[in-house]
Amino acid sequence: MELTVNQVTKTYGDLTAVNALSFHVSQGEIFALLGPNGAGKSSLVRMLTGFTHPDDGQISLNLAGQFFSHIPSQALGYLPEDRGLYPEKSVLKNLVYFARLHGMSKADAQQEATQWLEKFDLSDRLDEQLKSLSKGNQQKVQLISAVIHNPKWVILDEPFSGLDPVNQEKVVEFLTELKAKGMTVILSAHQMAMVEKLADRMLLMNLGEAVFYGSLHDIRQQAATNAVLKVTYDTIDRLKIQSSDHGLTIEQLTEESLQVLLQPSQSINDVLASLTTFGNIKSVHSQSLDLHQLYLHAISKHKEEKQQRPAKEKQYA
Ligand SMILES: Nc1ncnc2c1ncn2[C@@H]1O[C@H](COP(=O)(O)OP(=O)(O)OP(=O)(O)O)[C@@H](O)[C@H]1O
Repeated sequence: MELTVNQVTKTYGDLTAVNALSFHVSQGEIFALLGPNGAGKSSLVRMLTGFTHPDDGQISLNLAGQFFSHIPSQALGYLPEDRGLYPEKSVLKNLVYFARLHGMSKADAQQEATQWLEKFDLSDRLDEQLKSLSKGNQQKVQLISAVIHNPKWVILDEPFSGLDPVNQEKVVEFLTELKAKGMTVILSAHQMAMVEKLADRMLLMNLGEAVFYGSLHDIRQQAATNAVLKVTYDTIDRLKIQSSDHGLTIEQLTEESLQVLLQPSQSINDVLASLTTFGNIKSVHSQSLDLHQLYLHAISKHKEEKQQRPAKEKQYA
């Protein structure tokens, strides 16, 4: 069972929100959709759920030998961007209502709801009106409502939004549990530290295009920069840095320290040889870029590349 997105494009009038995008999601994985505001994530998700359709390209899902052009509602649990529970109803009634919409019996729905609420430390709140819960606790009820019917596929738009660090960790546990139950999870999120912990693979989008795609390991390989060297000196010969053709990408230059971005293709010995010409080195410390840093570098590089392309692509002007 695999979801394949092949050269999918979505336009709104003159604007291309998703531009010839291709990727796949394998059964049982946690797949993260990343990207800045306006990157096209929600437009993509709306096509995956069948709410809208591609203008070009194909989406194909193989469910037990049957092929679909989106994830069919009977196999899907969906936490949309605009949440839709009933604030006046009790926590339990909300959950039972959503479960019954997906065809569960009342007894099964109550049992499933009670189990999930226990996991989220909300057992003692089930008869309270939803609106009396804190925002974070309401968010947990929202998450339960998306998966209470045990769907095979789950799409969660911003599951961490509005949650404090403790509750973000609870959501990490929740998602890990969904995976253990055999569900395939697609989530869109802006919290890179959470994504780094959770996602088996990810797709970073910018301006409707794929910027990087794969596991964190794959992405480190694809990245133009994947580590940073922090170097301290007695004193730096700045003139030497400015005048020599060292080929290094230097940032955060001070009187006594600098940082160099390392590219996978660069030999560390060559880099160190260049660095020794700038002064007497006191210490060198190397650090892999985390997902947050990889994301920032990749987006800024993609923006530069996009600006340098021919002006025929005016869709984001
Ligand atoms: N229904 C629509 N009609 C016209 N333009 C739209 C529509 N929906 C989205 N867009 C535009 O398409 C582009 C992609 O938007 P989209 O909501 O898919 O991005 P996103 O990555 O989900 O952003 P965010 O992280 O802010 O939710 C944006 O420029 C947006 O203004």
